[in-house]
Amino acid sequence: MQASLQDLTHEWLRIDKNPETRKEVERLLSEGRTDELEKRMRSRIEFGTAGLRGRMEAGWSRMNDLIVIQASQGLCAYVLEQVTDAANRGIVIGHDHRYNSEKWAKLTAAAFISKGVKAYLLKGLVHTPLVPFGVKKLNAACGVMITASHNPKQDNGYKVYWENAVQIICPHDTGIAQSILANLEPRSWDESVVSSSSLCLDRTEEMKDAYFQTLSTLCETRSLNKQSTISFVNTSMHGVSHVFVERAFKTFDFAPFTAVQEQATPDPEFPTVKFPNPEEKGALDLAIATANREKANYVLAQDPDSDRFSAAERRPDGTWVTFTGDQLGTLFASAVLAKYKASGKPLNKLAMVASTVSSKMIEAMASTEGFKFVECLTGFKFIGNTALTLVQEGYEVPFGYEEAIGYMFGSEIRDKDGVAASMVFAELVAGLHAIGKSASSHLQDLYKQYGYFQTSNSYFVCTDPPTIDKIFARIRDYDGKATKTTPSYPSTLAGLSITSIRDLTIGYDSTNPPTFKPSLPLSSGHMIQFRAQSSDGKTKITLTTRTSGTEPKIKYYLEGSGEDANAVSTLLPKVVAELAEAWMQASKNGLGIP
Ligand SMILES: O=P([O-])(O)O[C@H]1O[C@H](COP(=O)(O)O)[C@@H](O)[C@H](O)[C@H]1O
Ligand SMILES: [Mg+2]
Repeated sequence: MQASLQDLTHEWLRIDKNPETRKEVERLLSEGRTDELEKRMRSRIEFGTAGLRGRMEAGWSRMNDLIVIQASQGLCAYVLEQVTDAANRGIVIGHDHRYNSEKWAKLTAAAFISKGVKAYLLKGLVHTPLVPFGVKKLNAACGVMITASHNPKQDNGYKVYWENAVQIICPHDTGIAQSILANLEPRSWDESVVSSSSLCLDRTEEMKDAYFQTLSTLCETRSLNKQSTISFVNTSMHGVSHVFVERAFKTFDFAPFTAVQEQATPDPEFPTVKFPNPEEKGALDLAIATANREKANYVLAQDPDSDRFSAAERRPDGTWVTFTGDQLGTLFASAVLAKYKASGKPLNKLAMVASTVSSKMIEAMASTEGFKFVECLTGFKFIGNTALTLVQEGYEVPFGYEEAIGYMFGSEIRDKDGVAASMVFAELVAGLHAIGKSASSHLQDLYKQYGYFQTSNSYFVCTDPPTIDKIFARIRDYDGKATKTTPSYPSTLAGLSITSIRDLTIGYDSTNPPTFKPSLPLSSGHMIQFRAQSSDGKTKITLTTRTSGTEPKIKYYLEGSGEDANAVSTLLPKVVAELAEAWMQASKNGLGIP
């Protein structure tokens, strides 16, 4: 039976000890704001693409002290039950600069300490990759990073790493969720225990030194870097990366970059950007203005917790091109491939991983060159775990990426790393310029070699889950002829015929009769991929649309390929227009368009 809103709210007030969140709930109650209470109290926040993530406010579906304490208690109990020698191996905890981040890192540590588990609490602000790095280095039982990455300033989050130093996936996410429900009564609200308990250990400086030591193994052309006259501007988007990238530049023997001063200091208000996400339109404006002033060649950017990376290049005419996540992925893949080839190792032992919503160019590269390419569901948790599986099968996996500007290098961190990506990119362009090329011109060469691929990814904002469900239900029954067992999707798109459909929500793949079962696992939200082609078969597109697991968005990922780059470029906007108006009915459904 469903609990009443009154019960859900009373239970909150029974156990919440934070005066501010209590006050919020009391106010909503006294003002009779039932709708708002329903939104906040009805469902419990769940593990999404990247752990728990949501708005910082009172409620079971939000991020607050109580949710962090309960999540930590559940995680702790689960880890003690599942992981050998967990109490002694301990947990690694890090946090970014957002409001509440430090407090929640301490509350997480307190929950583990109260059960006799060691807590390696990283001191000060750290970038997300340092947590998985620490879990591996210290052979910890698990890790937690308190961050909401690039989300708006009102949000925060809780990312969980398993003993394999990769973000949790099934069955551990559901196991932890159950364990949370079995450990709801808060044990400790006192975060000061982190300064008094002998179970709370500080190995921060040692971990940072070891991290930079590992990073330096990615450095290939130290003497060339030293002489390079290429100049960089770097922005940390008000996040934590500035000091890490500064040290990384020294590690790679590059001359210092010019920082975007207004964005270099960690600031939870993110005052100069609408969204602190280097992917968003306009996010690099200030960096490009700085680069124009400095006459710099490239702009480098990390997202606030510094696991994502973006870059822009100054064209000879002074205008700027910002690379897409897929273009950077292609550039990195080619650099990693070149290094691997130079090592003389057999190409059939090389593997790379990308999410299924990323460009298929890396797949084309793999089939031309003879290395293995594997795709997986969206989210670095899947990329990291897929890489580990491939390693067990005997492959080397020196690179993995996703279009959402996430890149993983080497074998020590099975997660994306914006600092490592910045350095591999800087070294790549230093090398290219030394032979009279640039990142853009190199990309053109790669298109000639492997085929032309162009992406056009974006999203629709929708804060009403029932509307999202309605939109996807309509796409699954586009002509009203669907039956209980057979969906009926659109058959054309922008004049192209749809050739295959893979729906990872209901588990349908048109290319796999007679079971029509997809080879990838089901996705937790909505996710449908369409492939379509022109009547002459010369231009092809792949369009995936899915619900975000971190933000209230319906995302889409569109890629066109073919010999005629112009035909591809003119086709993509038409597809986007039909997707928006006919499929999503964006105006009718009140969807926000960036
Ligand atoms: O936000 P980050 O940088 O931690 O990144 C996280 O969220 C991204 C967006 O996920 P979604 O499309 O479900 O919103 C994922 O691509 C990424 O793998 C995940 O680690
Ligand atoms: Mg991030």
